[in-house]
Formats: sequence, structure tokens, C-alpha cells
Amino acid sequence: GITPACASDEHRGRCVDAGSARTGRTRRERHRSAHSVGPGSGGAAGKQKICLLILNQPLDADYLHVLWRKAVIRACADGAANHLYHATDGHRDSFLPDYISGDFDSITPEVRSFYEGKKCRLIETADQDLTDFTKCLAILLEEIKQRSLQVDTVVTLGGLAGRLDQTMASIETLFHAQNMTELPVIILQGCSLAYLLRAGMRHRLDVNTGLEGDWCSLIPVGGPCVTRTTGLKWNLADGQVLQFGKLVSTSNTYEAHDAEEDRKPVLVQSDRPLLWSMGIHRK
Ligand SMILES: Cc1ncc(C[n+]2csc(CCOP(=O)(O)OP(=O)(O)O)c2C)c(N)n1
Ligand SMILES: O=c1ccn([C@@H]2O[C@H](COP(=O)(O)O)[C@@H](O)[C@H]2O)c(=O)[nH]1
Repeated sequence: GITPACASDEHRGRCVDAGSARTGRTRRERHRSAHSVGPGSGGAAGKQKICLLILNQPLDADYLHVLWRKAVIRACADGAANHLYHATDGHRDSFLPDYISGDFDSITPEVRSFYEGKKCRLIETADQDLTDFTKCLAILLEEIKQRSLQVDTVVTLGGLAGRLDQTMASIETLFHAQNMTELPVIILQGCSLAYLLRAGMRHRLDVNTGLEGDWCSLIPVGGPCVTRTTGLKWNLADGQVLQFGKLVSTSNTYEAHDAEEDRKPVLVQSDRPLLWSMGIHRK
């Protein structure tokens, strides 16, 4: 399965860093310890608790089934419900989302009436200044708070393909997310995983679960990033700046290793939020 794994500088293993109520760490500890997000082992072990947010993109059945089981809340942003409906034909009743939200310009009347009939909540968010993804995430985070749920990660399915403006907006939602929650929010679609690394923290990315592809990247989407890395084939030295028009780290890969399980973790630190993306594949 594909879910994020976490570790810290001080100890390996599953955690949700950035001070979730789950870990109860101090601010200083949170800054020192890194958190990592990969397609990883914590999820495969089945212990991570996630919330699943589905976007309006073709649904990968393998991801859907694995992630649905691990999810404590399942949500669809508008037209995502159409994909869920069609992908679960024959066993729809086992895949009823907790809610569908959005401006409802994409959900079809047939799909809408099916989920309404099954008593799924339909929450209209008419605001045309934020995307359905951002609004759906806001509802999800409020629900986690209201229900005092223990959650490790928000996993989003879709968001990295289809319309370019929507893909860019998905990444922008990750910036919003950093102000909305301390939980990690990751996006998965096809062979890619995207995660916005927080500024100033030491991030440790475990990349030896066997689910990683060969490529990875660090893209300074929000502006210049003073970056330092280890564990990559092309590392950034202390003080090196990633910046559009100067240097971006695409088509990078991991430091040479004998076998996948011997891969060293990737360590990354940046003074500004920095987009990590990596290739993933199913077992
Ligand atoms: C400066 C500016 N540009 C563009 C918009 C328009 N806009 C931004 S987010 C949004 C809602 C998009 O909704 P979503 O359902 O996520 O995407 P859709 O499929 O409707 O394009 C709209 C209309 C705006 N409000 N402000
Ligand atoms: O090409 C696309 C279209 C949409 N998305 C994401 O899905 C949500 C919901 O989309 P609707 O079109 O409103 O149903 C949208 O906010 C995007 O985050 C996408 O990633 N690619």
C-alpha cells in the first residue's frame, strides 16, 4: 500500500511530527526532529491513520482500496464523486464518502442523487476564491478537530494531472495547508507523490520501502530556497539556492546503493517551503 511513513532525527519509526496532538512534543523538539513522508512502511504495516480526500481525477483502484481501509474520514471534492461512483460500480455501498463538498458544478445529477439517497452529506461551498480542494480540506480539518480524531496524515488522491491550472492550484493548496494544520498533507496521483516541506525544519525522508521510483525532485515553487541535502545523487550544499530561472532539482535520484533496502534516508533543510516530489509504484 501507499501511505506516508514518518521518522525523526532522534528516532526512527512512525510519527507525525510538526506537533500533532498525537505526539505531544514541545515546540523545540518539533523543530529539531524532522518528519518524513514517503510511500512507506508505516502505512504498509497498516498502523497509520489517515484521512482521505479524493479530487476530480481518474481514480486508481489499487490506491483507492488500500487508502479507503486506512481512512477515518473519506471526502470527495465535487467531481471526485463521479470518479468514486464509477470506480466502485458493483460495490458502491462499501465506498460511501463521509461527505462531498464543492460548488457542485461537476458532480452529475445521477451521482448526486445516488449519494444523497445513501445519506452522505453534501456540503455546498460556493466561494469562488478558493478551489474545491482547499475548501474540502478546510472542512476535513474542522471535522478532525470537532471529533478529536487521532490522525497521522491527510492523503489526497488526484490533483497532479489533468488541467495545468488545477495542478498548480493543488500545490498552492499545500501552502494553505501549512497554515491550516500541523498534519502532513500529501498528494498522490499516478506515479507521483507531492509534499511541501516546511521551512526551517530538518526533514528526513525514508526512501527504502521498495515503493519508491527512481526519480525525486526539490522544486522551489514559492520563491528562492536556501537548501541543504544529503542522500541524493545531486545534493545541494549548504547555502545553495534553488530558484526558478537559476536552479531547480528535477530528475534527481538517490545516492548510489547496493540494494533498495540499503538506501540512506534523504535529509533536506530549506529556509522556505520547498516542494518534494518523488516517483512511486505499487508493490
Ligand atoms: C484572482 C482570481 N482569479 C481567479 C479566480 C476564480 N477562481 C479561483 S478559485 C475558483 C473556484 C474553482 O473551483 P474548482 O471547483 O476547484 O475548479 P473548477 O473545476 O470550477 O475550475 C475560481 C472560480 C478568482 N476568484 N480570483
Ligand atoms: O483537471 C483537474 C480537475 C480538478 N482537479 C481537482 O479536483 C477538485 C475538484 O474539481 P472540480 O472540477 O471542481 O470537480 C479541484 O479543486 C482540483 O483540486 C484536478 O486536480 N485536476
